Amino acid sequence: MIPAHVPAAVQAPVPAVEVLSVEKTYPNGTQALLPVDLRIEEGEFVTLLGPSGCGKSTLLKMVAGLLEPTDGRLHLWRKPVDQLEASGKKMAFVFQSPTLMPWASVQANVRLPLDLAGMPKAQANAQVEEALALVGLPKFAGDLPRSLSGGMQMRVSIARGLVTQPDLLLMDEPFGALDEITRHKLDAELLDLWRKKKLTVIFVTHSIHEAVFLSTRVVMMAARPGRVVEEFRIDEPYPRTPDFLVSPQFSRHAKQLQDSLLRASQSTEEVQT
Ligand SMILES: Nc1ncnc2c1ncn2[C@@H]1O[C@H](COP(=O)(O)OP(=O)(O)OP(=O)(O)O)[C@@H](O)[C@H]1O
Repeated sequence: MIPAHVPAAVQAPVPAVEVLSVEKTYPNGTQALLPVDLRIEEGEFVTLLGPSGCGKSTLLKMVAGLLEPTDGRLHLWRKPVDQLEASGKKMAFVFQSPTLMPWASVQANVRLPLDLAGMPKAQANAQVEEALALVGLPKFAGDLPRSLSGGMQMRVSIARGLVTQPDLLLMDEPFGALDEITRHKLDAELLDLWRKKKLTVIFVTHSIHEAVFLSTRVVMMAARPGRVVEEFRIDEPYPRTPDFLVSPQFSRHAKQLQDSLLRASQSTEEVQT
């Protein structure tokens, strides 16, 4: 307990996310996650990396409140996940596939979370316009999703995430299905958004390069059962330009992560045998 006379400025900051001994066993008996502890400060860009089946999506869905932990506690801005509203904060989840309504315009797709929240249409449309401008699609509001490329559809999905003006953005391999050039472009755009909107981001990927390029911190996980095995700070300045991708610092971080991923994969195999 911090004494009342200590000024607010020197009190510890409130963490955006606290994962406290959270574990998950699915009803079929699969032990997806051993107890995980993780603290994420406001404004961090944290990436979950690890071999297939190590529980990255399971952990992300529990942070989102889409899945119940078997044990442990999850706090967002010091409130239980289902009471996030009480802290005045908001979260959004972006899935790997854009999951757009094919019959509805881009504008209607992006407006969906606001319609569901009962926001008046004029106010909602203004927020949609702002979100589409943020992802570089202001001219496509009236188009149907099928007339857009895969990268543009993903931008629409991100706009739908941003339209509620979230503080916490959870992204489950959002660019995994895109070609490499589009992926690099969207990675760079995402970093711009993160900085401009002062977001806290948790990002799941299989890509070491994406993890180094984007993150302030990388959390390495291993599988069967899923667990956190190592953490790495990527202490490199932003903005991270394409030059960063070919710098010695980038290679050093990538090598560290590659070695760690190898260790994580080997420990997975050892547990299996
Ligand atoms: N609904 C479910 N019921 C039973 N087991 C599940 C369920 N969802 C996931 N699992 C299992 O839990 C473990 C963790 O899965 P999860 O999808 O979280 O891993 P992941 O690291 O995100 O994998 P990937 O990188 O392949 O997407 C895996 O063994 C998976 O088969």
